[in-house]
Amino acid sequence: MTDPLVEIDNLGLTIGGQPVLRGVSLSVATGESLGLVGESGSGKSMTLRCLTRLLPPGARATGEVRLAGTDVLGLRERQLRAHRQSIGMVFQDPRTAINPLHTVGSYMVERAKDSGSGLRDATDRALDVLQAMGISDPQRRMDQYPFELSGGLLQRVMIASVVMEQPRLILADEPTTALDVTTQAEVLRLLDGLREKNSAAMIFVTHDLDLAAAVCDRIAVMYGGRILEVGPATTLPDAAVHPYTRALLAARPPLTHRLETIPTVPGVPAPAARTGDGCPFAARCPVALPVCSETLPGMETVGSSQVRCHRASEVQSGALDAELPLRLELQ
Ligand SMILES: Nc1ncnc2c1ncn2[C@@H]1O[C@H](COP(=O)(O)OP(=O)(O)OP(=O)(O)O)[C@@H](O)[C@H]1O
Repeated sequence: MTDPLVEIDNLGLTIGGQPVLRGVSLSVATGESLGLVGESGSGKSMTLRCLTRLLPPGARATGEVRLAGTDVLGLRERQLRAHRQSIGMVFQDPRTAINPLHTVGSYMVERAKDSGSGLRDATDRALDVLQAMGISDPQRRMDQYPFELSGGLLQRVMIASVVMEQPRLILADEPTTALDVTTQAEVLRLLDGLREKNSAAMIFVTHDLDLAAAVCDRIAVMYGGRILEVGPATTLPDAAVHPYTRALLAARPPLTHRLETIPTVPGVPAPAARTGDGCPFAARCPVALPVCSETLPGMETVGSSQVRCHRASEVQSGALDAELPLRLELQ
């Protein structure tokens, strides 16, 4: 990999003394997009928050987090504002991130001015970037208030305002979950296009492995506060090795059949606070060995993935395909 922009090494996080992240290591290259995938509570959002140091009260992070070489966990309070300004953040619900009392235009122009533009230049840049986000008649939209825009349109405005500041890193936390499926794909395509044009890196948090595969270069799969597998988006959906990744893939609803119930990964997600030194997925894993609840092996390269699993080479050989199908088995 060329030129890592983000380097996370052995990151641990506790909140009120309870473990939330354990030994998270990840890197993202300049211009690369990484999908961070996992069930609710697995620690995806907290991993992003460690990059911005926007952590809840009582949080304590250990390990290393670097952005372009800067030691993020070591930054002093007064250095944090400049650090956060170099990161663009897109959240799930755009209405929580924009002041409802100001027009879209004044919000956009203020943000452009924050990054050093004069009023005239800021207005021109806002209009350009709104157009690039597929918003027709941007001048009319600039004069409107947030409540006058649909959720999809407002999320495009938010993404436009983030891209306008030309951050080197974009953190997108389920940016399209609140939108309908066709709008989701369109908004993500535009976000990724603008990201690529600006050579920015992105970490895209989602529950949806297929969506991550469609948008990102690589995918990291998280469970119980740990990264269990990382692989290229082009190969992971067909060559996943970790039993948890396989369970996520097998729980995808098929396009060709109507089902009575929505498929799920059997069992209940394990929060990091309740898993010990073993594999956090061991209690739900159909091929777990006794050793799996005791120790989690380090990352090793198996096929096209990097994976932490005692049974990785057997999975890769196909010996466990019956227990770990990649697709839902339909009768
Ligand atoms: N403010 C908080 N105080 C204490 N614990 C928290 C707080 N926010 C999150 N946690 C805990 O941290 C763990 C990881 O949460 P996180 O929000 O990172 O998960 P996630 O994978 O992003 O889930 P989701 O997809 O539901 O957003 C959870 O077990 C949660 O209970």
